[in-house]
Amino acid sequence: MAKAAACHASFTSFSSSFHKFLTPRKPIVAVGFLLSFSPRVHTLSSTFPSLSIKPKRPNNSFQVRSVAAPAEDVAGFEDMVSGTQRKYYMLGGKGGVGKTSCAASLAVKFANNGHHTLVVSTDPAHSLSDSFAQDLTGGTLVPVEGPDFPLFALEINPEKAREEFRDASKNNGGTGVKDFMDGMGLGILAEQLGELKLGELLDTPPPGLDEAIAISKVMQFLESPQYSMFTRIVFDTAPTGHTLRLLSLPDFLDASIGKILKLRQKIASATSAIKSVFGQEETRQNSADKLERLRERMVKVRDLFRDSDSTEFVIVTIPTVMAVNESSRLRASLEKENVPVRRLIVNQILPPSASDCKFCAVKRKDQMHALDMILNDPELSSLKLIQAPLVDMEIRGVPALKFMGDIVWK
Ligand SMILES: Nc1ncnc2c1ncn2[C@@H]1O[C@H](COP(=O)(O)OP(=O)(O)OP(=O)(O)O)[C@@H](O)[C@H]1O
Repeated sequence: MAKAAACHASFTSFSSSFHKFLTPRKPIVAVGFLLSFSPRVHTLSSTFPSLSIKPKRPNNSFQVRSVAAPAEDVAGFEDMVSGTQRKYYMLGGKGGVGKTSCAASLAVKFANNGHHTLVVSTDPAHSLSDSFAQDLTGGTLVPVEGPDFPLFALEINPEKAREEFRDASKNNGGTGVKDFMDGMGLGILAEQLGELKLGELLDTPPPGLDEAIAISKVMQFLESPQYSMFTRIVFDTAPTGHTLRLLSLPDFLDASIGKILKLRQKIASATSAIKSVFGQEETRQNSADKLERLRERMVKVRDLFRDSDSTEFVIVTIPTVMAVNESSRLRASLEKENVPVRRLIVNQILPPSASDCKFCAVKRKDQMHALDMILNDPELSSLKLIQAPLVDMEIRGVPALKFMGDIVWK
């Protein structure tokens, strides 16, 4: 009791001392934004009591009344679900904002609406298994139990992807070849290798490569007739920084692989005699082909990201100044790269409440400021805003994801 009082006292002094700096000077437009929500109450724990590990509390005080979107078509889900041609949805944003929960709930909703759906994690720190509360690890397509229609999940192993690039590159002019050339006393060519700094480049693969390879692997899967039934593919991507690097990656790889292959040709002609002794020609040819295939796949990934008929990047954010600023930068970069973006999910919005909880009031005001920023942000204000409430417990398992999907994807 004493502890609680102390906590309250310190919170009060924090909020009163600092809130004047945090409160926006101009009127908060976002009030209207919040009030436009339906007053309907959504409580995950009361919908699925079996999921709940609720502490015993009087008067249901633990429950958060969510601010669910109105019944009308807010996210434009009708548009997302219609048609049987294959569509890709990539969900991305700042770390921890709820990308996985939103991606998994969208995948469940697609599957429950009759689409054969695949949800893929390209985030090196996978959390699909945690989100679905099922073991989906292993780098292969794993069926998800629960939805009405087939839903498969795939978590790509980033380490393997990195190895693939390193092996292919090394055999084509990276440090392995340099050592070999040095050993053979072919100083001039070895020097050229040094100037190009290829060894350095190839031993530390460029950031974003894991994700690019992960996406290209999915595309490989999907090219085979065996997987032609998938009509919706949802990607849970890595946090913003990775996504941005991924977008510039194909050009970077195009240039560096081009250099490697050129150099390989030079080395091949200079060392043909040695090669015939050591019998390395076949290995080199194989890895050159492998590298060339990798380059082609990266170009396909680049094209997929920019194909507005089949692909959409959905930005997920939360109503905080930092997350909104990062989302704005992400949207600007995506726009620059011609990646289609139409929707912005603002996740974890606190519901209005009749109680006089001071913490909630301050927090809500803070969120309104962030929502106001979105409405006035030149990059974000034109997007379709999807509001996702903060629900009263962690979203885990298909029933909880269905619950979230029914609120968010309308
Ligand atoms: N609307 C919500 N209400 C309540 N909890 C939520 C909500 N959205 C997400 N969460 C919870 O927040 C945590 C982080 O969510 P999630 O894993 O989806 O985020 P993420 O952006 O994918 O994270 P990372 O960047 O680490 O991959 C999880 O415990 C999830 O259950």
